[in-house]
Amino acid sequence: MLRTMAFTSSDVRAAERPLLDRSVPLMRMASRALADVCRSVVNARGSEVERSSIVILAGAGNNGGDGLYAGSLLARSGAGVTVLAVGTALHDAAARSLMRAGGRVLVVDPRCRIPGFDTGFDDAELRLRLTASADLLLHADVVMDAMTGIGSKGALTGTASVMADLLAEILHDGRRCADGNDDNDGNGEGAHDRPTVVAVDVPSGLGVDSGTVPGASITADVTVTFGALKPCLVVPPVCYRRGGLVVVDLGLDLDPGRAVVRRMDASCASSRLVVPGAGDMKYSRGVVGLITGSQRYPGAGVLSVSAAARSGCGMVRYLGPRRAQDLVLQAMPEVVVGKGHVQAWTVGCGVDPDDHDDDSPASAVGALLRHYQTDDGGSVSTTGVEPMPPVSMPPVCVDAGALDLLPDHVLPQVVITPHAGELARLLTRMGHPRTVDAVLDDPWGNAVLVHRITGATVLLKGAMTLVVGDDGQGDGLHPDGAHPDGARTMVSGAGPAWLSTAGSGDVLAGLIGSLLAQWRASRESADDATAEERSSAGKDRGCPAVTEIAAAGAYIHGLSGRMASGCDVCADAEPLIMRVAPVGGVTRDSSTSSDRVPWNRARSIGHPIVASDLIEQLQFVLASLLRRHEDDDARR
Ligand SMILES: NC(=O)C1=CN([C@@H]2O[C@H](COP(=O)(O)OP(=O)(O)OC[C@H]3O[C@@H](n4cnc5c(N)ncnc54)[C@H](O)[C@@H]3O)[C@@H](O)[C@H]2O)[C@@H](O)CC1
Ligand SMILES: Nc1ncnc2c1ncn2[C@@H]1O[C@H](COP(=O)(O)OP(=O)(O)O)[C@@H](O)[C@H]1O
Ligand SMILES: [K+]
Repeated sequence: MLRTMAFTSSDVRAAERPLLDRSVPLMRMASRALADVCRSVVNARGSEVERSSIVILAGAGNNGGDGLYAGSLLARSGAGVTVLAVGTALHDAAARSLMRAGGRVLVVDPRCRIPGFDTGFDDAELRLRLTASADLLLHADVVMDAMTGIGSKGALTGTASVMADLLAEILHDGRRCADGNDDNDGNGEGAHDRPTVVAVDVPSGLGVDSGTVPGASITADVTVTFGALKPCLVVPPVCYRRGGLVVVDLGLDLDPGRAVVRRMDASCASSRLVVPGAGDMKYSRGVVGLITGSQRYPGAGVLSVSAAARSGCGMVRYLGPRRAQDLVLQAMPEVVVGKGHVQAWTVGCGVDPDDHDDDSPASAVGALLRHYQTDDGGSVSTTGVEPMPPVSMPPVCVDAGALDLLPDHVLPQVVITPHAGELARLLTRMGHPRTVDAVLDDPWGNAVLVHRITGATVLLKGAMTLVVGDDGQGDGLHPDGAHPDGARTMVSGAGPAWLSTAGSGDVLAGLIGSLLAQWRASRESADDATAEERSSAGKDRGCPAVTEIAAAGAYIHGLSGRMASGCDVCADAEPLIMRVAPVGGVTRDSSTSSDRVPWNRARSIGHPIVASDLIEQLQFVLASLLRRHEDDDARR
């Protein structure tokens, strides 16, 4: 759970409460783990703690307290520790502990009130202190960001905001003077000419529960978070600013059912793969139908079909236009051209939505999607098409050109796969005007909005791909509480930036259609209850499985990109789990080898790929995930 599930600040606070009531020293525990990370970071920079310089940006709250106690431990280990007090006070006991250990304090906020310190200084003195701060930051080995944590309110203000800007400038210039190149990974050659930034709990100045960046904020190389992941650490754009992740297990009792976001990982993706048995035949393994490609873009047909065929289904049916059919058959002679029963669809890749000819792919897609149209209450609309029981409609992955043909409200087994530009266009068409930048500023909020107004499962593509779907529980999971229907959010950031290449989205859409078909087929054969019975029991109203399968598709796609490009720099890497007891040492999860810890991670930049390369890798990625089934069998 600590590796994958993110909880809102209020849930984390509520879970801390019973421990604090029992006087469990959470802050001291958190700071021990934090100090341990800082020591490792110093060592990874090729230095020793005794010779290191640690600068702590400390706010007035408990986040500052964590930093000060960690600073106290580091000072006791011989590090030179300086605290820049950026708030109106310092955590009293922690500040005293730091000073007893030999740490120094420089007050940078004139409003700061700390007994024994000169405050209320004038602007000239403030400028001097800011210059001194800049010098300290520039020459530090580690800058610990302990300004604000889960108590953060909006964009940073006052001295905290000035410090965030100052640090950003120093990091930028430090990189430039290091080797003349931008080096953003915090570990590569030349990166050590600038400090390593370790964020305490969350990088300061960010929307903790929304993942947005309201203003001045910190970008970290490593974030050490306490008790549990917070939404901002896994949701874009903030997740691109938190660096490597460490989760410190404080023994909080959190209910997994209240997690607002879940990271897709190998174990979850593997659990969504279907292994055929002796009794299976091609139809029971899942048939996926594709209406993709066009006279103009036949390649999108080839890519989506090839990806679907390579992703484990029993059969692929292709219903694209003539020119694309020939190319599809050339690439994949296994494909069956023409209509027939399917357990899932993929539609829209390379389809021109403005091609209104009767036999155009757009007309076929439009007609198909009308079967999924519902009123807001979830009943299938009967206007113009034969009604079908909602539950018997096969899932459909709606990509690219088909997004323009999406009805206003649809069943939850409709998975739409827009990138930010397509999501902005969809929202604008639906009466919620958005620019692409507005979507990129708040991808999660906008994906939730589209899910809420359309009912569709929304997969928003990006370096960190978000999937928002109906969880069928009615829990209202997004922190703004704006969607009473209940939504489940999953994220996958397994792929490198090389993945953003023409046709990559077509591969993803074909892959998701194939996974959906396999799930649907396995369910049809496995369940003894009839579809109608399940529907009336309400179990199928939400489609948690559809959300997970779509996210598994994004994960498999990402891993294929990683294997094809040889690049392992991606938006999301497995967090390191640290355990810390009320008394005693800090232990690291033994399953994380020392070369995989966030500050040691070897980075391979890899090389460019084309979308077809992803298709070749699919079988190897699936093989590695399926091996987990064998391991599970062996354990049983
Ligand atoms: N509650 C607990 O038991 C534990 C809390 N811990 C730490 O406590 C933190 C939460 O502490 P707090 O509730 O005191 O809150 P924070 O320390 O996160 O933030 C409150 C402080 O930040 C200032 N602040 C808030 N928004 C600001 C803004 N936009 N610009 C400038 N200053 C701003 C406030 O004036 C206040 O001084 C966690 O993030 C974690 O680091 C850990 O020690 C683990 C245990
Ligand atoms: N910076 C990035 N890092 C990792 N993956 C990315 C990045 N940018 C885009 N992607 C992924 O690349 C794919 C691009 O898909 P899409 O935009 O639909 O391309 P196309 O329309 O050309 O097929 C998506 O899966 C997306 O998540
Ligand atoms: K912080």
